[in-house]
Amino acid sequence: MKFTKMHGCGNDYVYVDCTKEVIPNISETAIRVSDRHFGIGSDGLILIKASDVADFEMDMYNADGSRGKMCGNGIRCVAKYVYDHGLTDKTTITVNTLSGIKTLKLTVEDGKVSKVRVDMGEPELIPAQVPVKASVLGLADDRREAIVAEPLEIKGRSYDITCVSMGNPHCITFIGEDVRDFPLEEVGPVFEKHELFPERVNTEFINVIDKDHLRMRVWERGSGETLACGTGACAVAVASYLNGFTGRSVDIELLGGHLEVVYDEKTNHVFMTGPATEVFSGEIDL
Ligand SMILES: N[C@H](CCC[C@H](N)C(=O)O)C(=O)O
Repeated sequence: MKFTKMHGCGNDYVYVDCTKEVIPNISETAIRVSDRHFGIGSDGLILIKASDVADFEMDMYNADGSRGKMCGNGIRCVAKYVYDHGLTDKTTITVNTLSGIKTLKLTVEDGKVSKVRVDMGEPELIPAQVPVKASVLGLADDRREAIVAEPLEIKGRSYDITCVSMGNPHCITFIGEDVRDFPLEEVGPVFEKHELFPERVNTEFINVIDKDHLRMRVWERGSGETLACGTGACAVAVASYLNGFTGRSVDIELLGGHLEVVYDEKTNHVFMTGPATEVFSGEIDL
């Protein structure tokens, strides 16, 4: 199998051009290639496919083989791949995902994509649509209001959580201590598998630096800690605005880099701008 290794702010995936390759047993292949000792090493596997409803299709799998419905860092790299490798010469493209069709604007420097702005669409706040089982928090399961700053006890500590879907489920909590010192590997898995989240959850731990800047670490569903999470950064920007901690435009500092996110008032869409990097290409016998 021919592949290309790419990352968005250090959130790295193995990309396969499925307009040319066919992948057997995709979930097992995702597990195999993601292994950082016995495989290529990545946060997961992303297939780039032709589409009859958009310019291209992105099909994304986490490192544990579970299928993701959307990937913000991944879709920026898909855009870079298709332009840099000559599959398109358009600088505005559409990519179909399991969470709908996304529109991307490419910044080209010296003939290659350096930055991508993604229209991530509208956040979903109705608990049952995230999905979140609100009754676990003592709220009505058919609640339609967003879950914002509700207390949840994890390993003896109470966290105020806000729940947002960007096509995939996110639980956001703002904490006082520096997230870079936070025991993420102990606490992340407890959130991920909590009964509150029937489809598991991606969890973001946030410091508010000021009204325009946030610092973030993330424990991803199906991949563990990653250096960045694009859908997570978008969910965080919405959560931070809903909690009154920031305005609608924020710079988010992640372990692997920065993402600019705007939660647009007029369209209620979230726009994310960030880099996309190609590291190397290779071939692996499956
Ligand atoms: N782990 C996520 C998919 C990858 C999201 C993340 N890497 C991003 O950049 O959005 C999920 O299962 O919902």
